Parts: sequence; structure tokens; C-alpha cells
Amino acid sequence: MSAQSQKARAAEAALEYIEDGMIVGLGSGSTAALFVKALGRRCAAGDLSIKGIPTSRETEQIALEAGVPLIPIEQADRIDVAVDGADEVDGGFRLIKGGGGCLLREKIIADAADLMVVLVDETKLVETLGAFPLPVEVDPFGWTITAKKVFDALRRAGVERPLVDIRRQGDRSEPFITDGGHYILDCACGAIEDAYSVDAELLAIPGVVDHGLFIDQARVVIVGEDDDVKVMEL
Ligand SMILES: O=C(CO)[C@H](O)[C@H](O)COP(=O)(O)O
Repeated sequence: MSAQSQKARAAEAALEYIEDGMIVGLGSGSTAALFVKALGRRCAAGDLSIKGIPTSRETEQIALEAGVPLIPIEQADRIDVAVDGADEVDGGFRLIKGGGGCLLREKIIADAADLMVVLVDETKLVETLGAFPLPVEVDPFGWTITAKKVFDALRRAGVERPLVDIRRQGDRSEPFITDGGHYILDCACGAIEDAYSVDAELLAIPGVVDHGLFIDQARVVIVGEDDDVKVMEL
């Protein structure tokens, strides 16, 4: 069976965590999109009344088309549950996110939520984070200087040979620009043995807005399998 149907199974299972009246953070990426569409079907059927806050313009569009009622984030002082995908998940529920370039808004919403539920297919489960390049969101001003500092920071945090590359789009001549107007540096680390050091080192660089390591945020991980779903709670 395909990763796509595993993702769909995880997305359906996440509805168990949604109750009437909740404010729901809507993640980004293909798995989160399946959840948003499933949520839209429940709302349209009148089974659920919730308010969603999207983590990206793309998710906002998907939610509007699916019929999920949305509110601006400024109207919420808290969020009940954030449901999102991930690029990697380790055994301590640490994540790499940001493959779609939405990591900052995803992190703001996950951090504001009482509960973060992560949806993945089996391929996303890893023993050690880092095979997926770590996205680091940076201000465009001085990004080449910031990129050198990111390289040095990763070395200090124990990554032996990091490769830091600006993400590009279209014909690859222009940098990819996030919804917040930032650039993304994709950092091939191989393995991240000490996520806490990487977090602290990267956040100490002035040009770094945030990075795709989510530590101590996910409390529930739902893994779509071929014939079932595995729900893991911390
Ligand atoms: O962090 C993300 C976007 O910034 C996504 O959640 C992550 O890239 C997983 O995407 P997908 O569900 O398509 O595999």
C-alpha cells in the first residue's frame, strides 16, 4: 500500500482528537491537507463545529475549499489542538518539519496549542533525526553571512560535515520565499545527535528566524500503516 493511503488513514484517525467548539491549528503539507479535507467533510455534514487557524496560505486555500470555518490567529489567545505532518519523527517525538517551507507558522501554532498531534506515514519514523535536511528560516538581509554562521553553529552542535544550501524555486534561479517573506536554508546534517544543542546554537544567530526542529512539542503521533493506524501518546 502507498504512503498516500497511510497518510489518509492517519488523517482520519486524528479526527478523534477534535471536539465541538475547539480552535484547531491546521498544519501544512500533504498529510495535513488530508486531515483538513476530512475535517471539512465533518463540518459540512454538521457533525462538528470548530474554528480553524491555518499555518500557511496553501492550507488556508484548502480549508476554504473544504468548508472549514477559519478565524484569524489574532482572534485566538489560545489554540486547543494543532494537527500537522512531519518530515521525520524520532522515538522521543522530536520532529524535523519545514519540508514545505511553513515551519515558522507551524511552530507558532504548535507552541500556542494545548496539544500537538502529528500525522505521518511509516517512512517518517527514524531512530536518529537528520537524514532529512533541516530547514532553517532566515531573514533575507545578510543571508550569506547567516549561512556561514549556521554552518559554524551546526559544527559546534556536533554535526561533523553540514551542507548548507539556500532553497530555490521555479527554475531554481530565485530563492524560495516563505509566507512570512523569509528564505530557507536546507542543512544536510546526516545525523543530529543532540537536537537541544542544535536548537540553542541556531537560535543564537541574529539572522535565523527559526528552524525545523520541533522538540518537546508533539504529544501524540499517529502513524498510518497499511491496514491500521498506530496512535502513540507521550
Ligand atoms: O512541515 C511541513 C511543511 O512545512 C510538512 O508537515 C512536512 O513537510 C510533511 O509533509 P507531507 O505531509 O507532505 O509529507
